[in-house]
Parts: sequence; C-alpha cells; structure tokens
Amino acid sequence: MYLTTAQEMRDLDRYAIETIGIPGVVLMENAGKAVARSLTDRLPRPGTALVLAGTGNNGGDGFVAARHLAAAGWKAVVWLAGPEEKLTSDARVFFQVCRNLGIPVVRDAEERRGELIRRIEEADAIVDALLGTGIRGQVRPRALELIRLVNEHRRGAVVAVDVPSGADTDTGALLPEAIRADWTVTFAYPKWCHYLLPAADHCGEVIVADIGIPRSAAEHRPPAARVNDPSWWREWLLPRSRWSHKGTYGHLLVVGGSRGMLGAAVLAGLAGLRIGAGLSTVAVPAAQEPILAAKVTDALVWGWPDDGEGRFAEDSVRILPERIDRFTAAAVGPGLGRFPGEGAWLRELLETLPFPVVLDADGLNILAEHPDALRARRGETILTPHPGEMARLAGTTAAGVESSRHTLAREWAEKTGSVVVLKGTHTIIAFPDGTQMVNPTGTPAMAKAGSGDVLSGVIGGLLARGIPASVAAAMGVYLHGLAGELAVRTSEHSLLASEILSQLGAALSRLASDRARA
Ligand SMILES: NC(=O)C1=CN([C@@H]2O[C@H](COP(=O)(O)OP(=O)(O)OC[C@H]3O[C@@H](n4cnc5c(N)ncnc54)[C@H](O)[C@@H]3O)[C@@H](O)[C@H]2O)[C@@H](O)CC1
Ligand SMILES: Nc1ncnc2c1ncn2[C@@H]1O[C@H](COP(=O)(O)OP(=O)(O)O)[C@@H](O)[C@H]1O
Ligand SMILES: [K+]
Repeated sequence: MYLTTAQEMRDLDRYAIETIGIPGVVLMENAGKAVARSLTDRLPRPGTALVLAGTGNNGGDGFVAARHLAAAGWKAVVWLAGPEEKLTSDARVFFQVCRNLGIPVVRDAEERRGELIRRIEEADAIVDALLGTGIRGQVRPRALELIRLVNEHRRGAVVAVDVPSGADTDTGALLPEAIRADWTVTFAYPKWCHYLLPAADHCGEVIVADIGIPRSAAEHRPPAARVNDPSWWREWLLPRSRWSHKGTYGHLLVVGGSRGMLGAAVLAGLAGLRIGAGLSTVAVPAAQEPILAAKVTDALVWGWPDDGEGRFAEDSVRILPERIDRFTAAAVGPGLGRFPGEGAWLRELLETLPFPVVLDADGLNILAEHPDALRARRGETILTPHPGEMARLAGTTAAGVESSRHTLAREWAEKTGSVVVLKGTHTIIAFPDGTQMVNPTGTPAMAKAGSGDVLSGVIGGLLARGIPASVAAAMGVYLHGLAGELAVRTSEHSLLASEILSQLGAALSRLASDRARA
C-alpha cells in the first residue's frame, strides 16, 4: 500500500476525477459513508452525533456522514464552521442534501459558545470534519478554538475524517493543536501524519477506506512512499531447495563484541542464522575470543588483533583478507565500542569489504565523526541508526530527528547512496532514489537493549543470502517487528532481545502461511 502526502493525494483525486471521469461527489459520498459506517460498527446503539464541518471537502465528507448517521437512527446535528458561500461545489451538494432532509445545521458563531460546549458534552459521537489535507499554515483562531473545545469537553467517541483537524498531513506537526481522535478514517491511502509524531498520537486507530479511486491512478504516478507490507518483497522469500547446502545461503560476518559488549555481537550473529544465512562468523577482539567460543555454539568465532584492552587494534583489519572470500555480507557495529584509531580502522574495513554491509551502533557513531569512511565502499550499504545515532550523524538532537524523521532519512539515503533504516515506532526505510517505506510492525516491548543488535543480524543475514539491500532492509525490519510482536507472551515490559531472536522462525512461518492463504 502507498503512503501519500497531501499533494500526492490531491493529484490522485484529480486523476480519478478528471482523467478517469469518476465524479468528485461520488468519492465524497463513499468517504462520508465510510466514516458513518465506522461509527455505526463501533457504536451499534444510535445516539447523538455532532458533526463539525469546515467549508472545504473535508466538511463535505462530514455532511455525507451526517446523512448516513441520521438514516441509521442517530440524532445528527451539523455545526458549520464558516460561511455557506465558502463551501466548495461538492461540499455544497451534500450541505443542501442535509438541509433538504431537515438535518439541523447550526452556523458557528462566538456567541453560540455555550450551546457548542453543551452539544460537545452531550454528543455520544463527534465527527471531526473541520480540516483535512487542505489545511494551509497555522490553524486560524476560530478553528483553533473549536479544536480546543472538542478536546476539552468531549465525552463521547471522536472520529477524525481523513486526518485529525489541526495536524499537518505531511510532517505530523500540530498547527499548533489537533483534535484527539479515537479513530481516524482516511481515504484510499494512509498519509504521513498517521505515522509521524506528534500527529500520529492524535489519530487513534487508522482505518483506510476504499472510496473508489482506481488503482491505476497510483500506478500512473506512484507516490514516493509506501507502507512496508510483504506484498512489496514477498517473492524474495523462497523455500530452501532440497538440493541446497549451507553455502547456498551465504555467510554473514559480524564485526563487534568488544569487552563488555560481547552479547550484542552474539545476538547479531545468531539472528543472521535464524533468518536463514547458512553460516555466521562473529569477529571480535582476540582477548574476547575464548569467552565467545565458550558462549556460542551455532556461530563461528574469529579473534582479530586486540589493543590489549579488549578492543580492536587500530590495524586489526589487516587480518581480514585471509578469510574474506568466505563471506557474502557483513554486519559491522554490534558491541563495537569506541577505540583509538577507530576512524582509520572503519575506513579501511568498509573499503576492504567488497560485499553488502549493514552498519549499526558504534559503527554509526564512528561514521558520524569520520564521514569519509563510506567513500570507498564497493558494495551496497545499509545504515541502521536509532534517533540518537541519526542525531550524531546529522549534527542535530534526538528531538530534532523525531520532528523530521522522514525528511532526514530521505536526505541521508540520497546523500550517502545507502539505504537508511531510521529506527523507532514505525521505522522508516529510505532508499537512495528518494523513495521511502514506513514499517507497521513492532511493539514498545522492543524498546530494550539488544533489539537493535538482533535487527542488524537479521538484515545482515538476508544480505548474506544474496537479497538486494533495499529488499533486505524492508523485509528485515518487517520480520524483526513481527518477531517482537509474537515474542510478547506475558508482559510487554519483560521482553528480552533473545526472545525476539527465538521468534524469527515464527515470523517467517507466519509470512509463509499468509502467502498460502493469499
Ligand atoms: N475530491 C476530492 O478531492 C476528495 C476530497 N476528500 C476530502 O477533502 C479533503 C480535502 O479537501 P480540501 O482540499 O477542500 O481542503 P480541506 O477541507 O481539508 O480544507 C480546506 C478548508 O479549510 C480552510 N482552511 C485552510 N487552512 C486553514 C487554516 N490554517 N485555518 C483554518 N481554516 C483553514 C479553508 O478555508 C477551507 O474551508 C480531504 O481531507 C478529504 O477529507 C474526500 O471527499 C474524497 C474526495
Ligand atoms: N515503541 C516501539 N515500537 C516499535 N518498535 C520499537 C519501539 N521501540 C523500539 N523499537 C524497535 O526496537 C529496536 C531498538 O533498536 P536500538 O534502539 O538500536 O536498540 P539497541 O541498540 O539497544 O539494541 C528498533 O528496531 C526499533 O524500531
Ligand atoms: K478532519
């Protein structure tokens, strides 16, 4: 499924209306009907509905919803937040229909404040059809007042039409306040604000309703972003051939695991195997090797020259050519730590590795101080920063990253030619061609040390299997999130990264059984 900006959605609407010839009022009818339906599905006993309608097409959807609610036995009242003369032509059609049916339409005015508050308090359901994707700039004072009154006085359910009024569709910013909805019904495709904070936190559950915009509209000019669902990459998950052997599935090299951080490299190495790589070698500073060998039975271990302190020696990469031909991909960074000479070390390592690399954790922190380390890469590269690491890379703060997640991820993918996986709730995967994906899987239970190390190993393992970087990133992030969801058996507070690891197989088989059902 695609994910659109306000402009992309306008283009799709226009294509459906002008090129395909579907009348705008048909789309509006379908949109408003879907909103009313979402309400009657959730609240089967009819009550009082207050529809706050603006004068744009978002308001038009509201008039349609009011009519369908009235038909379902609800006592629907429309509160019109602007002069009739400003109604768009499509909205005007359904405004008139409401009038003809005798559905009360109250014109908003400051002196009706008391009445409005009473209606908000008494409503079993409020339909927020004030502002949709057509909002321009900060919300004007009167509309802001309405938004605040709803948030303050509502007692019943609140459904947002398309987007919560007051949210910026493209950035998820509040302008400066938005309706707090229990659910949001959006049309054709989700919008960025359904995934980006703070707006995402105002949407409640997001329902995507088909309003009759044919698929060919998006095929004609595809939006730049997509929701990361398996339909984009499922065909890469082939069953293992009966005639295959471990070499068929590649060999992952994990580089990390300095003193005190061995667990991170182990998680990555095992995750590579769990996701299907044939072999996995964990390369650590030599002093760590005996401990690692005692700890790990499923992966191979390799000690690299040590600096005497349980960290990599500055010139330790020289050992790599001895065995480099064995590997097909690398995950660099889990438990790597910081050490003297790290910049030159990373540059040499990334230059020497001829195959795809996923760079994570302190690998990214070193890169932030030595951006030229990527310059001599020969294979594909995937960067997997969490917001703190992204902040270091971009020279900003974690809060700065969170307020511009998709822009930063896109810029960094374009600038570095790498796939950027910006982690968090709804991880963003940005590709060098400017397109992006937003991930739907995962759980706050995964906000725990070690989760990221499992992800590096998962993506590394998929790369090792010969899956292209863009697919490995999307598939890896999806499966990692799904495994996390499946691993929450008891309390969401208690999940361990090793349990995500154990559920990777369940996540893979869930995909396989979904495919069988499809
Ligand atoms: N044919 C279409 O294009 C369709 C559009 N649909 C609906 O139409 C919406 C988009 O409609 P529009 O483009 O008419 O725009 P909106 O209805 O989202 O917003 C425009 C209205 O908001 C007011 N406004 C804009 N910025 C404001 C601000 N900062 N403060 C206060 N008021 C402000 C404008 O004066 C105008 O009345 C979508 O969100 C969706 O709900 C659906 O009906 C499906 C079909
Ligand atoms: N609230 C959340 N919802 C979904 N996924 C989450 C959430 N919090 C964390 N995650 C996921 O867990 C992983 C955490 O990675 P990271 O911050 O690098 O952890 P660490 O480095 O400690 O292992 C990421 O894949 C992230 O997307
Ligand atoms: K709205």
